[in-house]
Amino acid sequence: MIVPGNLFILSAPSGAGKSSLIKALLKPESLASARPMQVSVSHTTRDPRPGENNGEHYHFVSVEAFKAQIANNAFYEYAEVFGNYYGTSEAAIDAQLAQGIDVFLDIDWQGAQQVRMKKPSVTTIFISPPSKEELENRLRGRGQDSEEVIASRMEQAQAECSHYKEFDYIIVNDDFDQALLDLTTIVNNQRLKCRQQSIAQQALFSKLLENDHKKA
Ligand SMILES: Nc1nc2c(ncn2[C@@H]2O[C@H](COP(=O)(O)OP(=O)(O)O)[C@@H](O)[C@H]2O)c(=O)[nH]1
Ligand SMILES: Nc1ncnc2c1ncn2[C@@H]1O[C@H](COP(=O)(O)OP(=O)(O)O)[C@@H](O)[C@H]1O
Repeated sequence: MIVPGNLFILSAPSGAGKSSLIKALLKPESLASARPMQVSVSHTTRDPRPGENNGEHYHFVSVEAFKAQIANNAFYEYAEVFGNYYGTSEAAIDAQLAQGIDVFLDIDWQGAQQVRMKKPSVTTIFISPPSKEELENRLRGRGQDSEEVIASRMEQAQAECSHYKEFDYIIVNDDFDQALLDLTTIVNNQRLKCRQQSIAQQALFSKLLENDHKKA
């Protein structure tokens, strides 16, 4: 029997480092690589950035196509972020979890609220930058957004951060290696919890005790 995968959410203000952390977590040499893992590829109506590929970083779609998917109830969750739509395909997530794959959703706080309602067992993680100044440095250092976009993201960062208490875990991404270790520990801890539950469900201990009784 396949044990279903675990679902994780990572939320953060834009530029805090969540894509970098997920990428490092999914590397074959990562300390979390004992189980298959995938990051969910969202649908978005925003334009691709240089170097972003359709189907790999996002499924880039028109507003009309996105709205048609909303009408078809195709999204596990969706939200409007920075004036664009973003959403997670329900069918894709369900298929991955059913195959025993751990799935990571890189979504905003609005999406996290929707997923929590549907799947209370989800593990939610908030990635915080060490400071406002450092967040701005990282957004600028990434070199992919205009000054106007950076200003709007800094404004939105405040709103995103105000929801940090809704998350199971908070990681401050100051030293990258420490943040990655924290993330890896959370992921492996959740897997251990699931294994413990399945041991309890199979009532292994009561079977062992039964045998002891028979011997006595
Ligand atoms: N609710 C929701 N948010 C998403 C989804 N995909 C991405 N986001 C969020 O949208 C925001 C902007 O993402 P993006 O345009 O890639 O910018 P970046 O976070 O600066 O790289 C981030 O907070 C993402 O976590 C999704 O499927 N659903
Ligand atoms: N701990 C860190 N220290 C310094 N720079 C970092 C750290 N984590 C990420 N970065 C850099 O910050 C920028 C934004 O990171 P990214 O992963 O794209 O953020 P997000 O996905 O949250 O928008 C990238 O240039 C990345 O290399």
